[in-house]
Amino acid sequence: MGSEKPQLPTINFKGLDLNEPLGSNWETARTEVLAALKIYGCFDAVYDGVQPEVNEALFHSIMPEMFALPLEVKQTNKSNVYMGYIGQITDVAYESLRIQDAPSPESVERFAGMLWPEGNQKFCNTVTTYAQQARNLEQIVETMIFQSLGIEKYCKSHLESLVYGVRLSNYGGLPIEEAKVSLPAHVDPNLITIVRQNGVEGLEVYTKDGECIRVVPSPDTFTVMIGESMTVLTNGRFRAPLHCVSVNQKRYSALLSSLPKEGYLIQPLKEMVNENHPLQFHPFDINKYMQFKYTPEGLKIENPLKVFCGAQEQKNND
Ligand SMILES: O=C(O)CCC(=O)C(=O)O
Ligand SMILES: [Fe+2]
Repeated sequence: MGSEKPQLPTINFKGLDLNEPLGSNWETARTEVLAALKIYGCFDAVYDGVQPEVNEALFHSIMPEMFALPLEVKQTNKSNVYMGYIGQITDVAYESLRIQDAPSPESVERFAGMLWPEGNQKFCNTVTTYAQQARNLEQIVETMIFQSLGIEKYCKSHLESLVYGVRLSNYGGLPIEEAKVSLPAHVDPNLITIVRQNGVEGLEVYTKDGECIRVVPSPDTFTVMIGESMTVLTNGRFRAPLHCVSVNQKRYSALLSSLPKEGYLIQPLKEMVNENHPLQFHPFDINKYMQFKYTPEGLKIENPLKVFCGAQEQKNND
């Protein structure tokens, strides 16, 4: 017993339909989602909404092709704050590109046009389809959260205020003796992140008590993780988990992350604030927050969210 490795809860999303957000399977999953988010801020979703051929193209065709491009081509993926190319960090075998508004075919075509001036239809179709299919899972989870917290009436307008990015990452692998953390421990600033790791494990999530859970990938699971924007929106009901990637072999991952569209502020919904849950956060602009968080000074702060937008009373009676 005692020697068993800790694991994230696994929740079944097979057959759930965003257009019919009710029924016993939906409710069972929703209860499990809430419990998992309260404890871990994270869980593994068994989800069959991403077609196997999309998965195959993503990990075995378009990612190897994209990462094989010359560095100066990959570096054309520029954008504000941390949105674009990341890589070439001393001793860290990691590089990554980000496609903004990835469910939109036009947006993915613009991205692909910078990397392949002659176009790349397979890349565009794969990324767009993956983003749309993973977005469906994200929106099921968001809907469950809003239903459970009694704020369902805001769900539709909330979902309409979101934009979705896909980050494709390449962990190059280091010789075993040099094995080290490939992506240092951090919490995500967005609302929800869906991580797809293809066969090769590496993602590690820390519990509140600092216990490390190594996420084991399986062909039909997606790791769903809360980010700091969701902590703010729910006035601290869910903690964004600290996580890192530690891997000593070749590994790809594909992340879908939801964040507010430009110009939208995130703030605790008024129903989330009461005597037992005093206001914990002031409204915040995620772009300004990222500019703050990813400066050398911001990176040294232990709880940048609290420093950036924490309200006076930091009490949580959950
Ligand atoms: O590659 C992964 O599994 C996770 C990467 C990650 O946490 C991030 O890019 O924020
Ligand atoms: Fe992350």
